Amino acid sequence: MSCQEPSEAPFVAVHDACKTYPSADGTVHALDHVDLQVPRGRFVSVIGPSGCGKSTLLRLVAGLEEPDGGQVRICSRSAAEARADKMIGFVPQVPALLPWLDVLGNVRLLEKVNRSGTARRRRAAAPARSGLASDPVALLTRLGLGDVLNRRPGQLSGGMQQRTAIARAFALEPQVLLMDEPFSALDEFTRESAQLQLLDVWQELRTTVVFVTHSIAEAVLLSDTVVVMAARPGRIAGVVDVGLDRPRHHGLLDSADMHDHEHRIREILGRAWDPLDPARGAA
Ligand SMILES: Nc1ncnc2c1ncn2[C@@H]1O[C@H](COP(=O)(O)OP(=O)(O)OP(=O)(O)O)[C@@H](O)[C@H]1O
Repeated sequence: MSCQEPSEAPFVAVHDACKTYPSADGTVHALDHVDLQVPRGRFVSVIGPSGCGKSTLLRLVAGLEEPDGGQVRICSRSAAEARADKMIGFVPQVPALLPWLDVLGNVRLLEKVNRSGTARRRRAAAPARSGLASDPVALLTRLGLGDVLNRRPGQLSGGMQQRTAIARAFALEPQVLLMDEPFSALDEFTRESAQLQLLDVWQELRTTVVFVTHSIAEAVLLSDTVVVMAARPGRIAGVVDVGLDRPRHHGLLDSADMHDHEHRIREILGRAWDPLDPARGAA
């Protein structure tokens, strides 16, 4: 299913979304009047402390849950419609790979299972399409997995498993790719190389991405925009546009520009956390 919106119109638009859950102590306001706009082809990260509603927001955008109030639109469709049209890809925290298939088999599986949907998505993506997503071997090689195509998940490190899950998500050519802390379980070195490989593939495919993370450095390195959330109730505390040139590289991690962006995000988080700060009420 293609989207004819102008490229600068929000491709993902969350408007005034509220979501509550019952809890033992009453009601949890997981999301309180949240707005989020993601233009097509942008990489947007959502960062915030545990419990501020990041995963809830992602589930609403994925069409897995409905907001209690407000709206979620993916290219003028409801999230549920976009999900039914297979416009949305999801990379969870824990890669759900099929243990009896090798790396290549895992990436090719959904394409085989859903041939008509794959053909439809490819026709829809045709004008802007790079051949990379339709070539699982090339995709896996770019993600550093060219030597392990025939290994099964049990024979892979955690980082390799997660990159296989990312390759599978890109291979389905979703219009929006949602990633929920995909690198959180990785050690720092593995995480850094996985970030670079993801950036390399994204740079070519330019899929619209919403990426949840706890890492400020990761959010800045990867994103065009970082959305900072605060908890109790879950809300948007601020938005930081990342003006760093692309393609990005790890040398950036030590640059003054990078530190400046990180500092701005830390300030927003700090204000949102400090109950004595008058700015908290305005967040
Ligand atoms: N299905 C649910 N039932 C009850 N409460 C829920 C449910 N899902 C989320 N919550 C509550 O909503 C709030 C937001 O949860 P959510 O998982 O979205 O936060 P998060 O920012 O993703 O947290 P983390 O960074 O720890 O993953 C939390 O207080 C959580 O306990």
